[in-house]
Amino acid sequence: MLGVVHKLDVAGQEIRQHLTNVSQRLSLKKEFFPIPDINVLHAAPDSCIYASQSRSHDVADQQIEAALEGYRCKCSFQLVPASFFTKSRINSEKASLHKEDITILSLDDLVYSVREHGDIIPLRSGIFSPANRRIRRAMACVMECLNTKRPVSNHQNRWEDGIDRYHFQKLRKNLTSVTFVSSWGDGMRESMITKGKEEWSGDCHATLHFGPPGLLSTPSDTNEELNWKEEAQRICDQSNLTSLTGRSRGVKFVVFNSNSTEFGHRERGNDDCVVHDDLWITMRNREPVPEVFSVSLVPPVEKLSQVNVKVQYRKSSVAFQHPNAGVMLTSLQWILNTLSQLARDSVSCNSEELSALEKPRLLELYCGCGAHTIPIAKSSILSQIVAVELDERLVTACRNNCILNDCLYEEGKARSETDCYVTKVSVVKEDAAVWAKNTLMSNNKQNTATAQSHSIGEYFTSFDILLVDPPRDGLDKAVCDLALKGRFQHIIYVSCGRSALLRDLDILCIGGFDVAALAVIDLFPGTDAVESLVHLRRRL
Ligand SMILES: C[S@@+](CC[C@H](N)C(=O)[O-])C[C@H]1O[C@@H](n2cnc3c(N)ncnc32)[C@H](O)[C@@H]1O
Repeated sequence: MLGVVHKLDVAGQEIRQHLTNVSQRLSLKKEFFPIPDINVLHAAPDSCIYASQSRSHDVADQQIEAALEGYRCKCSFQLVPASFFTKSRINSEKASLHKEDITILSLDDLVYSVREHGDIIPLRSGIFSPANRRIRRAMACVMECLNTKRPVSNHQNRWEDGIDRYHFQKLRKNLTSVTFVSSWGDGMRESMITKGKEEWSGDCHATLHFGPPGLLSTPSDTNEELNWKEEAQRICDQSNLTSLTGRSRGVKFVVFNSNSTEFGHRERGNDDCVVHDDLWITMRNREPVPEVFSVSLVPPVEKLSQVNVKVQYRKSSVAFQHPNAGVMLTSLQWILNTLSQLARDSVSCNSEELSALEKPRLLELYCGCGAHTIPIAKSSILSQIVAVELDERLVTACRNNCILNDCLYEEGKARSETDCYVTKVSVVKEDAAVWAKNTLMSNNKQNTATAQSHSIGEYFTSFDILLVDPPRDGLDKAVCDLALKGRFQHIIYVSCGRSALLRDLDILCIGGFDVAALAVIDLFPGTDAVESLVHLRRRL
């Protein structure tokens, strides 16, 4: 396991070394290519993520809360009977139950387990420390429910033998694994605070997966369905889950917490459960271009010298969301400040106050649910954003988030006075590579008037800045082509895949961009995953 500082140093040096090699190749062509220092950034602290402090008197809860190193907003576990781990074929210590667990578990009790190099590893005391606080709490409650048994009347403190003794028998049948997805923060939405239920705030959706023969032993057995739902409802409520879904091949049931409602927890446009988050951007100097101080999931203290802008997210629980809230906040702050600096530079170049429409225009590829898009729009740094995403569920979420935050571009709709504080966003469902090819083709033909789709045309081709946050495999070649041949003066590249980033930097730097700034963050502590942030500027 690598130490954080060492790991980030190694990652940064690897990128710098790579750029040095590229620079040497370019120097043969007498092109000047300075290499920037590496900025090692840290994930935002818990105070930016959790609004509530621990008020629990429960020792187990306090222990869970004390281990605040957790960060993951999505975790999946196999649910394996304890008896599996007592079999003689288990030879490694890691793949055995911890001795404290052996003393308290019955053979049929379920154990959270993870797969590691082909082995099934039980979680000690059922705790997965990388999970965030919301998920760790839910995990403990769900497991307590699943393993609760009925006492036998004639042996007060002993359990009956056999599967039948468990409270949640219907739900345990064929159960193989579970996935938890939570909000980035603990939410603390106002309605919940007024009800005095801190522990309910922040969404946590759980999905139980069932192996063959599935969730219902007889398909469309309404009685069995009712029994299942009744048990699921009790677990959902007792575990403070927002929703509990059961899934097996071709069958899906969802129950919502009795204290919340389905309303607001289903995505408009599809059937997915929704994860809510609120985020605040703190800025100063709103005119002509704001400077960003911080981003936080906790409401900031109001100060006269600052402007606080609130962003609301509704994210699909089954599609991509950044898995580490602290890293997401730090990256977002870096992106906002970099964009703000670029916009301010362009103001000083023009030495006049910029009107909204003269601010830089941004093309964002791989926008997801709008995690970056919406804060950029709401901080009014730019004049226009076009955001492209392939996954239908995320396109829907991004559009809905634009509507929720009043920043969706609507063709033919005149800008209102308040619009000068919000950049309008067009959300397009398209493969980034196809988008890039079409745009280049349309440019080559120089015939934008004959453009056949919304994705082509002069309106979409004259962007100043390109923001990309691709999957680990990096950019498609067509996207690199567009980056080089388009009119972009700047590229902001957010990367979670280092080797693909190095490959793409090769192409972009050789093709005419310098690296102006470089930052790295520990993406998943305890692994070698790093999030890299790169600002490329077109060489003069
Ligand atoms: C690393 S995620 C970043 C998402 C977003 N920026 C965020 O922070 O939530 C990469 C995104 O690219 C999308 N994606 C993957 N392949 C794509 C493609 N060929 N064209 C467009 N989007 C794609 C994925 O669906 C995912 O939302």
